[in-house]
Amino acid sequence: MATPHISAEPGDFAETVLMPGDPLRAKVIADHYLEDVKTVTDTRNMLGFTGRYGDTPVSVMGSGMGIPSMSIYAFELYTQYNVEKIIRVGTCGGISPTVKVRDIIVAMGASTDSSVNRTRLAGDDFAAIADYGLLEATVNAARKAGIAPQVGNVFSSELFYNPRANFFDTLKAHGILAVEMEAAGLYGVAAETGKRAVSVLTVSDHVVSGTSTSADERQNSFHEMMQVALEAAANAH
Ligand SMILES: O=P(O)(O)O[C@H]1O[C@H](CO)[C@@H](O)[C@H]1O
Ligand SMILES: O=c1cc[nH]c(=O)[nH]1
Repeated sequence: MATPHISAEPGDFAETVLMPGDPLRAKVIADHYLEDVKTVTDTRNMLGFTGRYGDTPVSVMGSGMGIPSMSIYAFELYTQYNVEKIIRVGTCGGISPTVKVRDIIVAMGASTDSSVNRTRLAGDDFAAIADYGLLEATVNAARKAGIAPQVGNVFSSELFYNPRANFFDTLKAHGILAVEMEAAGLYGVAAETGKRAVSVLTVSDHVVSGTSTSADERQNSFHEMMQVALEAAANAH
């Protein structure tokens, strides 16, 4: 029962799927943390794996970049593969002065310039929010690991290279912690399908202060976030 974008069979995915934008980060997570791993999909090289994290079955699959790509994969996972929970494990650009490179952010809400959620609500505003139980499990997992996560509002941007004048100043003035490109879409799909989602993000660069990390680090070195997400997957009810 493959979908147009996922070549897996029914039952191939666990109830919880971790989703980084980068399919190679999905492979890093599977290689480092899962046992009895099998590759369940590789259509378009959007790699997906299922294995065990301790006693907990967990899948991990790339979402691609941007709300349209994430929305396709999340919708198919929720509606065709009985996936109940998606934990996005992404990178983001810090905006708030309270946020530093390598900090972990849990996106309680996600503002956006995308129209996808307004389309769902026929033009009305939609508060794109995380599932509370997953948010709590994620924050608890971080604190248990000695990490103080920043919890708040992020901005899911349609454009990585945004030409809007004073874009980051406006977001900063509204208490937005960081910018990324998928959370508001994921939360909209979860709401539409009656499923659950949260986004855990590592600050890969700071768009105001200009500090950054390399592409290699973005792919391989965000292990704190990966462990927090896996512990949340194991402990969320
Ligand atoms: O590292 P990922 O999860 O891809 O997330 C961020 O990185 C990409 C842009 O470089 C966008 O997808 C953005 O949301
Ligand atoms: O979307 C993103 C991700 C990381 N850093 C950014 O500036 N934007």
